[in-house]
Amino acid sequence: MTSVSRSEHDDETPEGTGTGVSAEGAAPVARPGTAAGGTSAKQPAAKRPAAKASGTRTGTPKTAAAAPAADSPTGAEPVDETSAQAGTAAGAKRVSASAGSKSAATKTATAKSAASKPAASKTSAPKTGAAKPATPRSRSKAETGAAEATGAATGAEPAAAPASKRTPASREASAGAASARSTAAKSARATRTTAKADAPSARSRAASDAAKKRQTQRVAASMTTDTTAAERAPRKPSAAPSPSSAPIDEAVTAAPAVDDAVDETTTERVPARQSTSRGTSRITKGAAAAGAAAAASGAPAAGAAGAVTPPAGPAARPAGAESSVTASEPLVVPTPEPIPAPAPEPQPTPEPDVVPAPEPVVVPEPAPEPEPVVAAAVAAAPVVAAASTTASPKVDPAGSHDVAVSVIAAPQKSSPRKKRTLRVARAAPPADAPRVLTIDGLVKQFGGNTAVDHISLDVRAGSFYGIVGPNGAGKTTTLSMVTGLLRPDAGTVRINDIDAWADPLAAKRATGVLPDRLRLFDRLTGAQLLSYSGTLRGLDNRTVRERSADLIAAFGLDDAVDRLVADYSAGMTKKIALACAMIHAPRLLVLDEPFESVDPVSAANLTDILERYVAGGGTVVLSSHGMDLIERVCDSAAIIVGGRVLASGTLDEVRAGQTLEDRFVELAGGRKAAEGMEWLHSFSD
Ligand SMILES: Nc1ncnc2c1ncn2[C@@H]1O[C@H](COP(=O)(O)OP(=O)(O)OP(=O)(O)O)[C@@H](O)[C@H]1O
Repeated sequence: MTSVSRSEHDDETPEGTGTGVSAEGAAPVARPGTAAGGTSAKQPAAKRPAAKASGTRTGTPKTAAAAPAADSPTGAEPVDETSAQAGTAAGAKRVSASAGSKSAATKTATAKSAASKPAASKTSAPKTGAAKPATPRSRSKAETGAAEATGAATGAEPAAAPASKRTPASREASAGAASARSTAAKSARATRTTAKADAPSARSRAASDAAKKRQTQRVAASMTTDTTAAERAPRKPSAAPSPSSAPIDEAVTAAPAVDDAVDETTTERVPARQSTSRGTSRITKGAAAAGAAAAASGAPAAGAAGAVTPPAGPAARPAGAESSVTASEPLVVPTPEPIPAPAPEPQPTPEPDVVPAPEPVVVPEPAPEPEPVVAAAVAAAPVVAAASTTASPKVDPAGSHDVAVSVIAAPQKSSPRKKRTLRVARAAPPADAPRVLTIDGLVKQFGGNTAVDHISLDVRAGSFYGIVGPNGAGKTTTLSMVTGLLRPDAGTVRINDIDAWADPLAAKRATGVLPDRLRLFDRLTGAQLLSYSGTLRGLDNRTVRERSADLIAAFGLDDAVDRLVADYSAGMTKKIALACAMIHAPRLLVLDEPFESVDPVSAANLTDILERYVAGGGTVVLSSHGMDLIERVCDSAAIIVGGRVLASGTLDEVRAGQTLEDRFVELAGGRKAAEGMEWLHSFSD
């Protein structure tokens, strides 16, 4: 009875209409074999001997229901109530999701009430697809939109016959109402009929208003869930086949109105709803609408297929599993549709509707059911769907995921463009910082060539000072006079306030030197040279060993430390020479082109070592042709041209708003165009 009442309500309610539609859907299910509609149902059916199986798949997530049906002797009819019910609930949800899915199962569900079982079985039968007994409806559908499913139709027809047989039985049952089954059948019929009648409207609605669908689905979803649970229990118990065929026939008869493929789809969906409950029916509507749209699009076949796929899982699922099923449904439904696209269906247009509608609705359902994980997945699904929808409405839910992914990947940030700036590597020492090196009026002449012409510089403690200048500018000559290697003609050099030429030993004790044109004792190994340098600086053996080990590691000379320096490469020679210059921890390091011949990695390491040295209070004075290097590591600089200092001070002062290179070129006389060398283009060959 209860079932009946429900069915009635459904019928009455517009939703009921949808239900009726579902009934039709059942038919399609039966067709499953057909390409389209049955899609899921059909395919399975074809594969499986018993339509049931197909019914199960039918989108009917209810799977469970479907499964039972298969078991049932009747084949199509036999569908167990349980299965039917299960299918119903689940189906309803799924229907919504899959829409096109042969809600046949759903219909079965209609039987919900335990009593109705018989009816349910009948209903299921049709669904079962394989049996497709329900076929009558399916036929009608088949005729309509089924045209496509023609192939399926073929298979469906046979099934239809049995349906007709049932019809009478159902009538009897209704009339007598003696058996619960009959009652159920009636209810089912009524539901279907109403559903059919309403189906069209539902479709139209769905197509027109996606928003409504969603809302409806949500509501239905909540209701469905409850209903489904209740229904499931009763259904499973009884699998008794009944002459439900009669009711089916009736339903079919009423249903005939629906012809469009869309209608079919809707119908299929509807059934599921009816079986489920009002809420379900509502849901179904939304889903159905979506599904219908899909079906209409011609996707039905594909949709069916997709629907089928999901059902497989459901069959095994317990009642509680519905939620999970539902969740999966939405995803499944859409997926198949796109694939089936190839089907000769009339309207591909509907697809867009399908995509949006189902997923959102589904989302809420998962929550109540047992599978939280699924729910989560579902929850995520909507988002994806949205993304997909945005990207392309036609894309299936499944595809939507991909789309979503692509969307996610889409965001791109414009890579910051590397811009050369006049930044200063470090702040210059304060003006009141002690002067570690003071050069005053140095002059050096080589014959009639004045290599250094009254150069004066002040280098404060903690400074990283760079000297730049063109070739022959006098850099090396100047540094040689600073370190005691070359006696100046005039001027003075004070290191740490010590006159380098008046007290060379004291000055050299505080100075580390990396001279140009190295003259090393290259018949020693690297280790021996370091030991010699340390000892020469007055260090004890232990200190020499310890510092040597550190320096060797720092400069990456581990593998060369036991080889003769004469066999070192230019870069290695620079490194070992620099290590020797630092081993006594001088207060001032004077380095003449320390990075010359040094590879980038070694240069970086060397720079790091020197920066740490300066950070610790040391002072570095170096010459280099690397403008970039000077700008990167130095805080102060001097530009020497022709033996004279043309600019000195902090880096900013020297650059005067330009890059160091530009400033250097400017002071050095600018760039000269290579003119008068046309011969260079004549080429020797
Ligand atoms: N021993 C020397 N005898 C004669 N002239 C010399 C001697 N050493 C340097 N000079 C000359 O002094 C001038 C400055 O030479 P210096 O080596 O100091 O220039 P530089 O700035 O170091 O050049 P580069 O960048 O090419 O090393 C040059 O004209 C050079 O020919």
